[in-house]
Parts: sequence; structure tokens; C-alpha cells
Amino acid sequence: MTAKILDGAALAQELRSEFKLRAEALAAQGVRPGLAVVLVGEDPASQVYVRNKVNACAQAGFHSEKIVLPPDTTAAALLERIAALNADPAIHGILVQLPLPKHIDADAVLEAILPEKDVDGFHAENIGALTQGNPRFVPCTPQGVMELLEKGCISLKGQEAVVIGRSNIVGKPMALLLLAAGATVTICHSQTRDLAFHTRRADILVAAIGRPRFVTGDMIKPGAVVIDVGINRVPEGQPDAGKLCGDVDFASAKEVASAITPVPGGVGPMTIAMLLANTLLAAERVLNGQHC
Ligand SMILES: NC(=O)C1=CN([C@@H]2O[C@H](COP(=O)(O)OP(=O)(O)OC[C@H]3O[C@@H](n4cnc5c(N)ncnc54)[C@H](OP(=O)(O)O)[C@@H]3O)[C@@H](O)[C@H]2O)C=CC1
Ligand SMILES: Nc1nc(=O)c2c([nH]1)NC[C@@H]1CN(c3ccc(C(=O)N[C@@H](CCC(=O)O)C(=O)O)cc3)C=[N+]21
Repeated sequence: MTAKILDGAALAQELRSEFKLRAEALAAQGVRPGLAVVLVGEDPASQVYVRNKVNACAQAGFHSEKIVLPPDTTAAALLERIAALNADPAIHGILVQLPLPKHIDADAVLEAILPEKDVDGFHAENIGALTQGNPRFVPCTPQGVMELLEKGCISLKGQEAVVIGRSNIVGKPMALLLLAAGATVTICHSQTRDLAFHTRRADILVAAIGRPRFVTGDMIKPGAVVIDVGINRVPEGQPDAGKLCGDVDFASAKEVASAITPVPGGVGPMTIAMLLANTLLAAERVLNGQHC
């Protein structure tokens, strides 16, 4: 058996065409959706992501601003930039690229973003709302995964879902969304005693670990749906060294799973599409006066 490929790149492209139409409709009413992306430092991978986000905005007819600050930027200076973006009516969404340099308290920065402009969904208020089952902005990566599952007609009610990873940006919100959709959810992490015991029980397995090709075919239940969130470089000495790979060993996993997301072309493009979706939502809410 070879698994069906859940094509995130194609679905993201489809969604982005829809967003363009919605942005045009908003612009006709005098509001052009605007996203600000703030990058502190010179990490090359972050630079690529930020460029991709800004390009996606341009293609969909959004206004966007890229704010690049030097690596030695103080927390106070960053907070000042955020305060200015909070007050800027042309900006509906603010994203501060993570990770931030170690000398800056990332939580304090995320809390400084106005909740109604927090298109990443990382502000405590938005996480609280999601936890209570009343979401305002759903974090982009887990939201993208849910869209892919829905598009793939994968039902979640009563299914055993296992999420590997418990980060605030992926693992935890992913588990909350699967739970809300009716799955029975297990969250695994680096202290989990017998990881394979859990993964082999999963009807839906989500890997958000940050370790190249960590999940192998023998850890997967035959027929499971495998979602690979990881974005890693293939280590030296392995086939395709230096290229992008996920947290799942695609070659062995696709022989066992019923459906699987590739890397690249799976969850990553969906994350960017959901960032545009959240920015549109923020702009639509301004037009409809749904906050303040
Ligand atoms: N496709 C996309 O759009 C996105 C992709 N990513 C990618 O997803 C991956 C995860 O990102 P993120 O959540 O930010 O990463 P973090 O490093 O914040 O979290 C990784 C999680 O994996 C767990 N973990 C690490 N090693 C093991 C192990 N050996 N066994 C079991 N669990 C383990 C950690 O456990 P513990 O908590 O105990 O340390 C932690 O909870 C990365 O590859 C990242 O690049 C991230 C964001 C978006
Ligand atoms: N505040 C904040 N919000 C984020 O959403 C956020 C962040 N910080 N920090 C880093 C992670 C990572 N992330 C990705 C987004 C898109 C791709 C993506 O488009 N990947 C393409 C490949 C891109 C390439 O070729 O490098 C793919 O998988 O096909 C990957 C990773 C968002 N993150």
C-alpha cells in the first residue's frame, strides 16, 4: 500500500486565490488587509520564511510591511515598534517571527501585541479563548493541519489522535483542535516513556518534534493518517543531505500510512495560507466593527 498524499501546496494555492477575491471585496469597501512581519536578527531560515509571508501577501493583494531589526535590538525598542503597529490603522495583523534572540522575553513581546491583531494566535487571551472553545484567532500551523484533514475527508470523531510535541506554537494548540473535533488525544514529548507504544495506537499521528526523519514506518499503525509538521535539513551522510525533510521518515511511513503530508509541500504552505486567512479575518472584523 502506498499512502495518499495530502497536498498542502495545492490546497494553499486554492485558498490563496479565494483570499484574493475576499481582499478585493474588502478593498472595495475601503479596507485593504494589512500584515506586519517583524524579524529580529539575521537567521537565514527566518529570513526565508519572512520573505515567503510577505510575497504571499503581495500575491493576494494585501498590504504588508517587513520590519527587520538588528540582532542586538533591546526589548524596549521592540516593544516600541509593536506599540506603533498596534496603533497603525493600515495594519490588521502583526507577526513577530520566532525564535527571538535570547536576551528578549518572547512572552512579554507576544503579550504586547493587541489581541485583535494577533494573527498568530499566540497571545494569552487568544489561547485562553481557544481553550474555552470560543476561538478568535487559531494558531496558523494547527489550523492548516485541520484544513488539510477536512479537505482529505478524514473524520476525527472518536479517532485516536497522537501529537508528538507540546510547544505553545504547534503541539498544544494542535491537541486542543483535535480534541474539539472529537478525537481522543494523547500528547507525547521528550519525557514520554515509550513513544512507539503511543504512536502505534494512533489513527491520526501528528509529528511536531524538530528531529529529521524521527518517526519511522515501524512506529505507525497500518492505515493511519500521518501529518508531518517538521521542517528540518537532512543531516550529512543521509540521502538528499542538505535538503528539507520532515520529522517523519517519508519513505518508510508512506508504505504503512493511508494518507501522509509531504515535506516540503505539506503543512508549511498551509501555515502561510492560514496567516493570510487570519489577517483577512482581522480586517473583516475592523470593517464590521466587531471589536474595541
Ligand atoms: N510546517 C510549519 O508550518 C511549521 C513547522 N515547524 C517545525 O515543527 C517542528 C516542531 O516545532 P516546535 O513545536 O516549534 O518545536 P519545539 O522545539 O518548541 O518543540 C518540540 C517538541 O518535541 C518534543 N521532542 C523533542 N525530542 C523528542 C523526542 N525524542 N521524543 C519525543 N518528543 C520529543 C519536545 O519535548 P519537550 O517539550 O519535552 O522538550 C517538544 O515538546 C520543527 O521542525 C519546526 O521547524 C514549526 C512551526 C511551523
Ligand atoms: N511568529 C511565528 N509564526 C510562525 O508561524 C512561525 C514562526 N514564528 N517561526 C518559525 C515557524 C516555521 N514556520 C513555517 C512556515 C512556513 C513554512 C513553509 O512554507 N515551508 C515550505 C518550504 C519552505 C522552504 O523551501 O524553505 C514547505 O514546507 O513546503 C515553513 C515553516 C512558521 N513559523
